[in-house]
Amino acid sequence: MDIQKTELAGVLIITPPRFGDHRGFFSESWNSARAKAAGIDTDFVQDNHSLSRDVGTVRGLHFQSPPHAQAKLVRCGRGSLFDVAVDARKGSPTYGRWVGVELSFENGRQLLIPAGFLHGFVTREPDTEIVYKCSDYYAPECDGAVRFDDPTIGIDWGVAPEAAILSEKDAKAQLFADFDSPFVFEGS
Ligand SMILES: Cc1cn([C@H]2C[C@H](O)[C@@H](COP(=O)(O)OP(=O)(O)O[C@H]3O[C@H](C)C(=O)[C@H](O)[C@H]3O)O2)c(=O)[nH]c1=O
Repeated sequence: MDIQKTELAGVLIITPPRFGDHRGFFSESWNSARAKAAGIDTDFVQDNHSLSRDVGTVRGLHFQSPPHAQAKLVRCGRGSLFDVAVDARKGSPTYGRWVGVELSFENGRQLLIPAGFLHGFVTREPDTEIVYKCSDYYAPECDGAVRFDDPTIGIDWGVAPEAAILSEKDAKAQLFADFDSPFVFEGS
């Protein structure tokens, strides 16, 4: 399993090996023992799967506040997408900074996003499917969103904001400047 660090501590690009043959390939998309041996000690309890029909669909920037904050392990099951994590931990030296990674069925990459980060993505192909593991259960009362095109975060999505396909919730999400983050940096 290849693990690459990003500019945000704790946000990792994980690429499991694929075993190809004349039929196609096999890959262990998650193995907790191998992850623990690599220093990734996150227990996941819920798997999510969403389909976005059109190119330029944006979902995010989302979070669940404590006590149901979620770490996520994200991958692309079909098509391709640009996946983004934003550090939302008060006191973090990288507070408000973002990283983005192209995830696709072809590249098999996964993005590990710790709790305390906002998450969002934009699709690059039609009928793109995202599948991701979460370290806590869905808690709608803790669900929140920040504008994907927030000017202080400044994510380069590769799509004009006015052309983005959004949910009603995301279209009226709060600005980062107005966001009173529930997350606190704990020194790692
Ligand atoms: C997240 C979630 C949603 N739902 C229900 C609630 C709604 O009736 C429906 C669609 O929910 P929503 O519009 O919040 O889905 P997304 O816009 O894809 O949100 C997700 O996308 C971003 C990128 C994320 O990282 C989060 O997992 C999540 O916020 O699924 C559930 O039943 N369980 C769940 O865990």
